[in-house]
Amino acid sequence: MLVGDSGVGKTCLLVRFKDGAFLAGSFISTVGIDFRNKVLTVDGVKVKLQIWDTAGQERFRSVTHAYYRDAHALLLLYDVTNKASFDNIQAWLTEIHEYAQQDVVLMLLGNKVDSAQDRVVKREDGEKLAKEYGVPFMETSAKSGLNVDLAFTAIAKELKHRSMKLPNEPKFKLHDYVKKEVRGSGCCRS
Ligand SMILES: Nc1nc2c(ncn2[C@@H]2O[C@H](COP(=O)(O)OP(=O)(O)OP(=O)(O)O)[C@@H](O)[C@H]2O)c(=O)[nH]1
Repeated sequence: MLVGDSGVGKTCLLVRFKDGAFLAGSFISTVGIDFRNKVLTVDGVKVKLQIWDTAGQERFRSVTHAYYRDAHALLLLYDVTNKASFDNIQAWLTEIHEYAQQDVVLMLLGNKVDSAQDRVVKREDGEKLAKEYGVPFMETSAKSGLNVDLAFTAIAKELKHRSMKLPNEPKFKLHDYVKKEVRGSGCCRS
């Protein structure tokens, strides 16, 4: 499930991952909740991800709360060009704590890093916050595609690992896996 303030790029991130495209042009806010499926092959095993895209707008909050309970993983996004969306991360974490399963897989993503000139949230600030909460962190761009596949693949790997629990399989470490992240603005492959 994708969560975070309105406009941080949740729908665009999902469309980039699903269709490999960027939704340029006018911004159409998600109403309530929507979902898309994508099948990935992870270490030779097919994993079907059902990805729920939530509305970031406050007025839909009661709708989205109902979906947290069934979520196996949450991608929590902020927009590196929007300080308020970063400042609201703590409130989102409180909400997640209240409504999601205790063992939900959680990842923090700072999106829109292609807009280097408009950046107001430093990479180090994202890293610091993620470390404070023990959450894996990456910077992404739905516009350029930077780290988008990596973020979803990391989630798929973790979920596959948890659901199969093969006795001889080495433990999958999400924190280590996200170190494959490509750093930089990644501008612009749309
Ligand atoms: N430069 C840049 N713009 C982006 C990126 N991702 C999204 N956008 C733009 O940000 C705006 C909002 O994107 P959405 O994906 O609709 O945002 P959302 O988080 O789904 O918003 P809600 O549905 O209201 O919760 C759109 O105008 C996008 O084109 C990105 O990685 N880089």
